[in-house]
Amino acid sequence: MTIAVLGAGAFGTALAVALARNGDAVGLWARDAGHAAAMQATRRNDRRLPGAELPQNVTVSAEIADFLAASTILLAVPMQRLDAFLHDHAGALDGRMLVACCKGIDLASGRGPVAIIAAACPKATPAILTGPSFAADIARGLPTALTLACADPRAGEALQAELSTPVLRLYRTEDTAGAELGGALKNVIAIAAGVVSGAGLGDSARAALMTRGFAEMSRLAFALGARPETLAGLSGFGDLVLTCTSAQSRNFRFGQALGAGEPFDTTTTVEGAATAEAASVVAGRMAIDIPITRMVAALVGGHVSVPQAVEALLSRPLKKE
Ligand SMILES: NC(=O)C1=CN([C@@H]2O[C@H](COP(=O)(O)OP(=O)(O)OC[C@H]3O[C@@H](n4cnc5c(N)ncnc54)[C@H](OP(=O)(O)O)[C@@H]3O)[C@@H](O)[C@H]2O)C=CC1
Ligand SMILES: O=C(CO)COP(=O)(O)O
Repeated sequence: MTIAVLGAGAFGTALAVALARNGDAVGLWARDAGHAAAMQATRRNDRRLPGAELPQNVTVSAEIADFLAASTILLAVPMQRLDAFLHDHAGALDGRMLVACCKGIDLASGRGPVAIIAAACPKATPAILTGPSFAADIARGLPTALTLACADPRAGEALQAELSTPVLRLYRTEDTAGAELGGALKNVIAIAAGVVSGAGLGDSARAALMTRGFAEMSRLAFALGARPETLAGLSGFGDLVLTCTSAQSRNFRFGQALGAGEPFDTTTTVEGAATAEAASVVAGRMAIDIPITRMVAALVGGHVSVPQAVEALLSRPLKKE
């Protein structure tokens, strides 16, 4: 086995399916032994990715020890769980090629996935796989392009070759900060775009929101060392467009429910919610203005109503674009 995917949510499962179609033997770790056994037996993940069939060369287990022969390990656990997960398993994971497949900023530390990996597993080679893709599309074998970011160029080239498939095209960069910040911050703007949609403010308002959202994503990301071309690429602009315009996105749907004053299933993974708060703290320390993100954090925290948030954004001083 050369590849293991740790985390059998929608995305981890979809990646395991796609990589197995390349002919590789792929390991898929689920934290719940009963869930792992059911997937191994039924060749399906009805809990997280209904409708996708696991190829025979995917082995599912709840024992990380079963996958330690893998040379490349994909980490597909939610962002706010990554730090604890790595600390629990650092003995097994340090020194390996670890590819984060999550999007967000850790609320406790203000770090992105690559820095979280580097701190927990200092001998590992960290990378991140991110960009515009819905798990269901990847599992169906629809064409998809993602960004693979790794600071070590040789490791990045090897990962690009190993993790690309005929329909899953990876573009390479060494700019890990740009890749992870684009993926993290676009989820926040997608919540805001959902609010605009749910509150019935119109498509013109959504286009304005996405554009000003991209401006503030870029402002914060550049201050944190990201490169402009990465923000303009798949992991930034590309994923912003996808997530702000599709009802397949959980962040967008969560925002729609907020905007319409409707309930939303609290067990759904909505990475932008915690990241709005984490990004607001980071930007506040650096005196960087990210008004949409701060408003999303205030809305999610229940500190403002939707009409108050809209009024606050519309009454900001007029300025140069
Ligand atoms: N879904 C998508 O289309 C895409 C998702 N992503 C990113 O992938 C990451 C994972 O999302 P996704 O797979 O969709 O999430 P899901 O909601 O589908 O699944 C979450 C997964 O995380 C597991 N999990 C929850 N808590 C812990 C924990 N404490 N330790 C270890 N595992 C835990 C869950 O296990 P259990 O089932 O037992 O609860 C489940 O396997 C996110 O950062 C997301 O932004 C990126 C691109 C596309
Ligand atoms: O990151 C994604 C698309 O690239 C998935 O979006 P959601 O997490 O909002 O569903």
